[in-house]
This record gives sequence, structure tokens and C-alpha cells, in this order.
Amino acid sequence: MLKVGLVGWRGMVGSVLMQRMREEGDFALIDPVFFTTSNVGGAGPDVGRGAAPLKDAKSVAELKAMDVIITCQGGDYTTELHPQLRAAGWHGFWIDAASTLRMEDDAVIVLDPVNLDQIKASIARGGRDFIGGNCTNSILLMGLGGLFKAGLVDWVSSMTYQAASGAGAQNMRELLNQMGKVNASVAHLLDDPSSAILEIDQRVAETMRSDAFPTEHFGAPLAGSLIPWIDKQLDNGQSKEEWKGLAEVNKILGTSSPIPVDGLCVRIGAMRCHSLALTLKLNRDLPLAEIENLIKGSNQWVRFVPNDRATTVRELTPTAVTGKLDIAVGRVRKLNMGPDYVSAFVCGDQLLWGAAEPLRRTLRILLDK
Ligand SMILES: NC(=O)C1=CN([C@@H]2O[C@H](COP(=O)(O)OP(=O)(O)OC[C@H]3O[C@@H](n4cnc5c(N)ncnc54)[C@H](OP(=O)(O)O)[C@@H]3O)[C@@H](O)[C@H]2O)C=CC1
Ligand SMILES: N[C@@H](CC(=O)OP(=O)(O)O)C(=O)O
Repeated sequence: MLKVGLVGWRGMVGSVLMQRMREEGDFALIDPVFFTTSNVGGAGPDVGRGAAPLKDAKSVAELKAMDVIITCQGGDYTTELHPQLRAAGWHGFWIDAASTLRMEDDAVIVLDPVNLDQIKASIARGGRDFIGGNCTNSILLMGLGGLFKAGLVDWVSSMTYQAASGAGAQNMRELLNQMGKVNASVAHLLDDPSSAILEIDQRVAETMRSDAFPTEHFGAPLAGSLIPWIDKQLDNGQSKEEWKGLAEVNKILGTSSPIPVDGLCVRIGAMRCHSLALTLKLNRDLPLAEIENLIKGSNQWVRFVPNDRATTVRELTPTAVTGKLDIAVGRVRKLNMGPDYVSAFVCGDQLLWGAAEPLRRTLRILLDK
């Protein structure tokens, strides 16, 4: 059995990974070893064989004994440990949720329903670094992979609606605290059916603008509002999250001539589902039914939502999709710009396909090789 070291297993992404690995029986197929950066010697989780003491996630000697390391610990950890391990001659498989190594030549961005061939080819060549993609891009490609694979896409404008979870667990808590504060500020007025809506609205605005409103993690109100910037600022006016669109999508697809992907990334008050409103410029005027069939055939997780109002508001929302592996795709129609311009709305759980799921599936691919 492969010795698989798990680092970052108790964080938010790591917890979802653990949940999925339990659900899919992955632990029965490996010899799991749990690491920590904060509680060496403490009790590890029991995944069916009792709880063993946690090992030191900073110990190159302990890590070197692993055949595979899966880390959800974050970019700083990767930056610190990955070079040390490789320099120490470790040739094991490194599976990582962090962005640090994604664009390295030797690394594959893993999203096997889209690029299984690339993953297998890399393993066959001796590739050892397999990195989960940015959540937004993974969800985009899970939803519309069929159109890309058919070579139909000239370019994509991607306007995103990204959940609080993408910023971390503390941010999810802050969003809920903000919601609570907003409600509390007008609760007595809401209880009174005759209260004036403009007074309620004014008090809400005052609450959200006040210094007492909790914004430590987001840096701005999100509940009742939005934040049109995600990740660092780049010199060209893009946010880093926007930059990842073209870079990662093309790397995952293995395109020889890059497909332009660009747009604005926006944080909204959803808990853990990212959504994307997309404009696709196709390179031909394909009938809508054929476009829909290509989308439906992308993979078994696409749940195609017919473009009617009732089904859309019921099924194409973060509320409907959260906690599921489904990738909901809808609002597919031809746009006024011309017959080769198509809209689509994609919604997926950013902790599942956006983070944890491609990692555990990569482990399964390694186990099957
Ligand atoms: N959030 C996301 O949506 C995505 C994140 N990623 C990547 O995954 C990395 C990890 O993200 P995320 O899971 O959000 O990070 P977390 O902050 O939830 O967890 C990271 C580590 O923090 C430590 N930690 C400290 N206090 C706690 C606590 N109270 N509860 C749980 N863990 C705690 C744990 O390490 P220890 O047990 O060693 O103390 C844990 O492994 C990110 O840095 C990013 O690179 C990738 C895609 C999406
Ligand atoms: N940046 C993403 C989450 C994330 O962790 O992305 P990446 O893995 O590319 O750093 C978001 O905020 O929604």
C-alpha cells in the first residue's frame, strides 16, 4: 500500500477532502499518515484504524518516508517544504491545493474529467507534482469543458460571483456576523409591518458603513453588498484572480495557441458556491441544441438547467448546488451580438470541484496506475 502523508487535513479544504475520502472509501486503499504544523504528537484522526500520533509537517525526514503527500496547508507551506523535499532527493508524488506550483513547467494542474490524458502522460514521463486548479477555473471547465474540447471557443468573457469560502473559514464567519449585524440593526422595525421601508434601508446603510461593522477579514462589507476585487493587484489592472483565468484554463486544456479568457472577479455573499456569468465567442454558428448537447456531454457531473425562469431560479443557484458535486449550467442562449455569441451561467461548490475533489481523484489515478 502506498504511504500517503496528509498535511492540512483539518483546515477548511482539508476537512472537505477528508469527508470525500471517507465517503469514497479512499482510506481503505492507502496507508495514511497525518501531519500537523501545530500539534506534533497529538492524536490524529481515526479513519478506520485507530488514531495514530500526528507527525511533524516540517520534518523533511518524516515526509521523505511518504510515497505521496497531499497538502491543503497553503502556499507558504508549499514554498517552504516542497523545495527542501526535492533537494533532499524525494521522488514521491506531491498533490497540492495551493497555487504556488501551478504554473511550473513540471507541474500539471489536475482536473481529470478535463485533462486525464495530460495527468497520465505526466505520470508516464516521471512527473511528480500535481496541483489543484483555481476554483473558479476548475468550475468553468467542469461546466463547459465540452465546448472547449470541441475546439469551438474563440474567447471567453468571464464575470464571476465568488463565495466567501474562497477567502477562507474566517471570512465565512465574518459574512455571517455581518448578516447578523445588519438584521439586528433593524429587527424591531422588521417586526412592525407599518414601519417605513426607507427608514429600514437608511439604518441598514448606516450599520454597514459604521466603523463597528465587522470587516477585519474582507476589508469591506460583503453582506448586503459585494467586493469587485479578489486576490492581489497586478500592474496591468487585472486582479491576480482574473489573471489566473487565461493562464490556468489554457494550461489545463493544453492549448498550443491560448484562448483568451478574461473578465471581472467579484466576491459576493454566497457561502461556498462560485458562479460565473459567461459570454462565449464561438468560431461558428452552431444550433443551440448542439451547443447544449456538447455542454451536457462534458462530464457526468454537469446538471444542465433548461433556460426557463422557474427551473433556473430553483436549480441554478448557490443554494441549490452547495455541498453537491453537481456543476449546474444554464442560461444558455444566443446573444444579440451575433449567432456565434453564446451566454452561459455556471455554478459549482468551490470546496468540492473547486478544491478537494481533484486532489483525491488524482490520488485514485496514482493508485490505479
Ligand atoms: N479556501 C479555498 O477555497 C481554497 C483554498 N485553496 C488552498 O488551500 C489552502 C488551505 O486553505 P483553507 O483550507 O481555507 O485553510 P485553513 O486556514 O482552513 O487551514 C489551513 C491550516 O490552518 C491550520 N489551522 C489553524 N487553526 C485552525 C483551526 N481552528 N481549524 C482548522 N485548521 C486550523 C491547520 O494546520 P495544522 O493542523 O497544521 O495546525 C490547517 O491545516 C489555501 O491556502 C489555498 O492554498 C485552494 C483552493 C480553494
Ligand atoms: N482565490 C479563490 C480561492 C483560492 O484559494 O484560489 P487559489 O487556489 O487560486 O489561490 C477565491 O478567493 O475564491
